[in-house]
Amino acid sequence: MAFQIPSDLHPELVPVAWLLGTWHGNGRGDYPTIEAFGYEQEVAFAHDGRPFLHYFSRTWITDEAGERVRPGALETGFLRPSEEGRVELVLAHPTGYAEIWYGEVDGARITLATDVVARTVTAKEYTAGQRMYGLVEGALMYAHDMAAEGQPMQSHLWGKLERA
Ligand code: HEM
Repeated sequence: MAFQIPSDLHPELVPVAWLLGTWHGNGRGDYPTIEAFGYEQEVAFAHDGRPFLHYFSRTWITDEAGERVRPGALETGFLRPSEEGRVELVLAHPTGYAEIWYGEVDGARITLATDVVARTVTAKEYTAGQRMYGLVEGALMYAHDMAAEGQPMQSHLWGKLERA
């Protein structure tokens, strides 16, 4: 069934309504300081009538057969449309980061960059991120670059999610 905009959606969320719902899929990750890996992912974007989306993502590291090996990264936060075509994102991670992102919405595509990354004293050195989300033939595709552990901004993750 085609996705329909909920009747109680706040008007400010219409430009990002294509994110709404639960998504499931797989991704790959890499970085110069670690071994490449595969993961399974579940993502949910929800609304309650107010002008923000609640975002929740959880992952499982997978083996070569695609079987879950262990729980992976989790993150949760709030996507807040601001002025025309712009969004703010507040994100928290169990690995000790709290982030403020700003982004632009261009049709079914959002590009985001961190403004501020705060980290706890025991967290690894991660200092900045860039993300792109896009709807491509009904699938939610994304790429996530980061600067961490003394490395320049570069790819850490890319994934493809289908509506669950
Ligand atoms: C789909 C989500 C993600 C998955 C599956 C994932 C997976 C991994 C894996 C398997 C490693 C290797 C070492 C380890 O297990 O700790 C790693 C390292 C790392 N990841 Fe991620 N990650 C994800 C998202 C993120 C996000 C959102 C951030 C930043 C907020 C991040 C920052 C890092 C950092 C800083 C390292 C350490 C690199 C190093 O030790 O040199 N990751 N990630």
